[in-house]
Amino acid sequence: MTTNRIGVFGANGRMGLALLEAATIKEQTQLTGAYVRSSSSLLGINVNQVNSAADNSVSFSDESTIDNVDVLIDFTLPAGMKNHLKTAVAQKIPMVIGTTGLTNDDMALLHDAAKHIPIVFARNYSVGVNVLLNLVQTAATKFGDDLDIEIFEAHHRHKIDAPSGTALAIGESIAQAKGWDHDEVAVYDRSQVETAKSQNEIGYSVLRGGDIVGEHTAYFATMGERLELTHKASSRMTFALGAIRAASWLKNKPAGLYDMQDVLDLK
Ligand SMILES: NC(=O)C1=CN([C@@H]2O[C@H](COP(=O)(O)OP(=O)(O)OC[C@H]3O[C@@H](n4cnc5c(N)ncnc54)[C@H](OP(=O)(O)O)[C@@H]3O)[C@@H](O)[C@H]2O)C=CC1
Ligand SMILES: O=C(O)C1=N[C@H](C(=O)O)C[C@H](O)C1
Repeated sequence: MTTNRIGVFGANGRMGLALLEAATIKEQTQLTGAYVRSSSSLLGINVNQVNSAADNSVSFSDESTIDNVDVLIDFTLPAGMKNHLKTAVAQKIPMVIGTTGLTNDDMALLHDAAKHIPIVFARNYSVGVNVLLNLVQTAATKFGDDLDIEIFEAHHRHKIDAPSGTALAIGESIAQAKGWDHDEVAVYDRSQVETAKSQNEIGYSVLRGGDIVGEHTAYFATMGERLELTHKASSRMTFALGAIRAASWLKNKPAGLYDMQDVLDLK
């Protein structure tokens, strides 16, 4: 197996810094690019000075100077991801994307780009959440129709998008199993509603605080019993190592849009 050379966008972000470390420690993987914005004060600084576990032969560089990279990884914001996607397509470099908060239009861009390069897009790169996406389908279809389905998620105080990408992925997985259109059954706010809920809905609730890495619970509540399926991430390295695993899996794949369940053979 040849070494997979990894370039990381948003290399100074919370996930970016974890990815620099994950690409350094994972076997058969080499960190070759750590990209920050052209305005960043980190340009030219060794990555090791910011994360002591990252490869000390690599310095932060401008995101327009990509060289010696087999797979690019993006955990940034939607605006950054869209620019980075254009770069990857222009240079024909496969891409692993973890950025959340994408709109339907952003998703259409991903589908278009995937006609030209292989892309893994996942809203959560942990093994546990990807197993959970299957478990919720079983739960959603075994209780009958008298069932209330709610999803709760909790994240750190800095998180911008809500509900989290993972919560939405869980909801979409449930909707698929029930044969529902997710956009029609998703309920994000009950504060203005003065009627009781119906059984054909998926309710979302959100907590933001402190340093919570990421917690998700799917509730399946009926008369007399309730099933709660919970996943708790305790380290960003879980996501970063998952993304590096996806990058290794992706290296010689044909153009197309894949997800972490493809990588983990969970479909
Ligand atoms: N799929 C998964 O498993 C996971 C996904 N995520 C997602 O990853 C994303 C990043 O999370 P996190 O690391 O906590 O966020 P941070 O805010 O810590 O980092 C964001 C990074 O993106 C960069 N960035 C933002 N906008 C742009 C832009 N327009 N162009 C170029 N770079 C840009 C920032 O650069 P600068 O500092 O210069 O602003 C920064 O380096 C979020 O969408 C989050 O939901 C997070 C964890 C796991
Ligand atoms: O922003 C985060 O931190 C996370 N974002 C992802 C999401 O939106 O689901 C994944 C993980 O929960 C951490």
